[in-house]
Amino acid sequence: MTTSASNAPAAVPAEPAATGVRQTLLVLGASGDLTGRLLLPGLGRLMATGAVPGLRLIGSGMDSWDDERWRRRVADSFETAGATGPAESAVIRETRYVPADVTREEDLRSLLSRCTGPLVIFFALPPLVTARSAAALARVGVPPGTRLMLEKPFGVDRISARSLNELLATLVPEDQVHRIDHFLGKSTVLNLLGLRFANRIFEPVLNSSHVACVDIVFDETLGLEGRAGYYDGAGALVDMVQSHLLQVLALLTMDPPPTLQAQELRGRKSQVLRATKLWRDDPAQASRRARYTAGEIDGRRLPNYADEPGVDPGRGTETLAELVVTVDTWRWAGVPFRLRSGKAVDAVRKEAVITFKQPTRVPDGLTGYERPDRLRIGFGPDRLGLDLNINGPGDPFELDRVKLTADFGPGDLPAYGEVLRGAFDGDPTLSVRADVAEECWRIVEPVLAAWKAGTVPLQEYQAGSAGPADSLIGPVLGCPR
Ligand SMILES: O=C1O[C@H](COP(=O)(O)O)[C@@H](O)[C@H](O)[C@H]1O
Repeated sequence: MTTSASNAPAAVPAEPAATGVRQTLLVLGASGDLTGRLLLPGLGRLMATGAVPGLRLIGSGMDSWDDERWRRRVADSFETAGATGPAESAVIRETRYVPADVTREEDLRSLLSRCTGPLVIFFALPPLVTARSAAALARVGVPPGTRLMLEKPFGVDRISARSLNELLATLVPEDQVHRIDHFLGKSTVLNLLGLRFANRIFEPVLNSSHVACVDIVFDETLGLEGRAGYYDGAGALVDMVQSHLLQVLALLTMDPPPTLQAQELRGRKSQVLRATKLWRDDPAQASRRARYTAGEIDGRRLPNYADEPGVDPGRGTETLAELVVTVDTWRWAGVPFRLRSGKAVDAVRKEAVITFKQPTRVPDGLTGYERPDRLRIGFGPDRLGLDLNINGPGDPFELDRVKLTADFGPGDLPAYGEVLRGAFDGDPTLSVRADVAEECWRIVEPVLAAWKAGTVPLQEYQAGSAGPADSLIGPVLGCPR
């Protein structure tokens, strides 16, 4: 096998799956939670579409599993995903598990010697292990054309993200690095592109002349779900806001790209993230954090977060984070964007809500005006909604509120399947570019520092409640309720 450990990797185009060449997916961290929960089901569904014919799969991890144990994991995940066709069965039959310490050069060398054909390496590892593994890999070198997939969080802060970017740049060209944000593979998130750029009616009003405020919310009824090992170190801000919700913000606020090619789309996203700042440049006014106490949701009893197995109560990890930012561009300056995500709240709420300004004048005689119109973009269930004021039934001069709603099913591929397809096709459009990964840390860093310094108190909310009282966005920020 030819490998390259030079400092300036040549841009070798990845072999797309369509050519029929058998690709290899090497999973580092194969015995971990992420591989079983998200990567393998996504892979199974992708395989079921026929997109990766003849895939060779190799799993590697610190656990001393044997092939049989690994095959069972792959088979179970594929079955859960409804991926039970001949191509998937062939993968299960042929796949191998190699116990290895992927931060050691000799282990990586031995792993690479088992890989044939175009190669995708998936780092399903915690950020610090990813960094050490990538450093070892940089010394070993990878075959030309290799694509690297890296899970979030990408680094643990801006400096570590930059070092990792610099390291990766010595291994493969930027277009072969797929920093994963699975929200970019969600059909409803991608629907922002069609909604904004394939209709005439929305784009002209998506700016500070017409929009009062925007809420991007991802609230879940799920609690920790046994993920303390990862989540207690991350918290809601890093787990959801620094990553996924900032990507949604970028897609919602970017200027129309001339094409959806990787360079154009990612360039547009980068522009708006560079212009994104904390509200009033003040982390204390622009952020809020809270964590759940014991409570009940849909008949399920949840313990106090601090008493969950594996949690370090002294760490003060938040399970709900709220951030208000502005996007200081001609189009958006002055509009508050609230990004919020909470676990163990009373109801699932996954949507971006655009609240428009009041009409310049509601004519005298038209009574009952209460609230401005709103556009709601649901991220699960997949839904679009418009809340409007109309002359409904009854008094013809009295306003009524009407909600127009369109529900549509999710895309055929789960988000992980979609981002994997990008890597197998050698198309980085849906992955996070190096500068964007650093920019997202730049935005949240002052908040993390303020929280560490205790400037923003850690509030509490009961599991199964709506979260802490009051919101950071409201009349104060010119955002009508
Ligand atoms: O990445 C993550 O996302 C999930 C929410 O995304 P979904 O696609 O499962 O709806 C979140 O629950 C998890 O904490 C976070 O790590």
